[in-house]
Amino acid sequence: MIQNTSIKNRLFPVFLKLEELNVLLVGGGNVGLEKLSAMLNNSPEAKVTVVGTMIRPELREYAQSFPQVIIEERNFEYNDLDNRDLVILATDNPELHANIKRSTAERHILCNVADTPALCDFYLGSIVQKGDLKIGISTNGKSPTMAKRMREFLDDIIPDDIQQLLDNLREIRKSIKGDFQEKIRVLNEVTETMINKK
Ligand SMILES: C[C@@]1(CC(=O)O)C2=NC(=C\c3[nH]c(c(CCC(=O)O)c3CC(=O)O)Cc3[nH]c(c(CC(=O)O)c3CCC(=O)O)/C=C3\N/C(=C\2)[C@@H](CCC(=O)O)[C@]3(C)CC(=O)O)/[C@H]1CCC(=O)O
Ligand SMILES: NC(=O)c1ccc[n+]([C@@H]2O[C@H](COP(=O)([O-])OP(=O)(O)OC[C@H]3O[C@@H](n4cnc5c(N)ncnc54)[C@H](O)[C@@H]3O)[C@@H](O)[C@H]2O)c1
Repeated sequence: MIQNTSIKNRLFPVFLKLEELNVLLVGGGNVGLEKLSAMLNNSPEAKVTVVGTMIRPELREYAQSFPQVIIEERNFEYNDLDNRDLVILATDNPELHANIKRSTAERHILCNVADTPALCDFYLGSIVQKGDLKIGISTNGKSPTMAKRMREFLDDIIPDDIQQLLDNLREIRKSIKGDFQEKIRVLNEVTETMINKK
């Protein structure tokens, strides 16, 4: 059996197709805008409804480029949770967050409470994007600032023309004749020199 007792960061990373999901963001302030842009920078067609007693003009302006985003300037209501797949809470009311979290848990809706690890079912990560290549970074919640710095570091060292390489590999992959094992052998061979062996 695989020994995994030494695994420190036990979060399981996935890459979601947000445009296939129905997302609710509660809170239309600075943190709300941060979480909204985190989603839309990655998934510009994400179906997000923002509910906030007050919606900051900056958020409204930003959302204008994303016609599928719905903004409702009013108090949160529990039926806002109907038919949601994901919920992100970003208000300035911790008590409201705790209450909504209880409700999402009962309804099996995944919930992120911005900046409150104890209430989160999942964390947002720092994201490096170069064409089709996307790298998600987690510090296990230890230091979002370190995650941001890692993103900047990786963004710097990964060449901008990495997309060309991915496109070429895709072509090679399509052109290889033979069974699956043969495909793996050829693809490993052509990519071997990418890694500087120690
Ligand atoms: C990655 C990123 C994604 C995103 O949000 O898009 C993200 N936070 C980002 C930035 C950031 N957030 C904060 C600062 C101020 C400096 C600082 O406190 O360090 C900065 C830095 C900055 O803005 O420069 C404040 C903060 N954040 C959390 C706490 C509570 C705590 O730590 O206990 C507090 C203290 C609040 C307070 O003081 O009251 C918690 C979480 N923040 C997470 C994600 C999750 C863990 C990710 C991981 O594993 O690292 C987690 C657990 C839950 C979640 O929110 O999903 C994004 C970087 C995007 C980028 O630029 O690449
Ligand atoms: N701004 C930051 O970078 C930062 C950093 C660390 C911690 N925080 C904390 O995070 C929280 C949010 O910060 P912010 O700057 O986004 O605040 P903000 O005042 O800009 O936004 C809070 C939002 O929550 C909404 N809201 C409150 N009650 C609501 C309800 N019942 N229904 C619907 N919406 C409701 C408000 O209308 C507003 O849109 C604060 O508690 C703040 O102390 C913020």
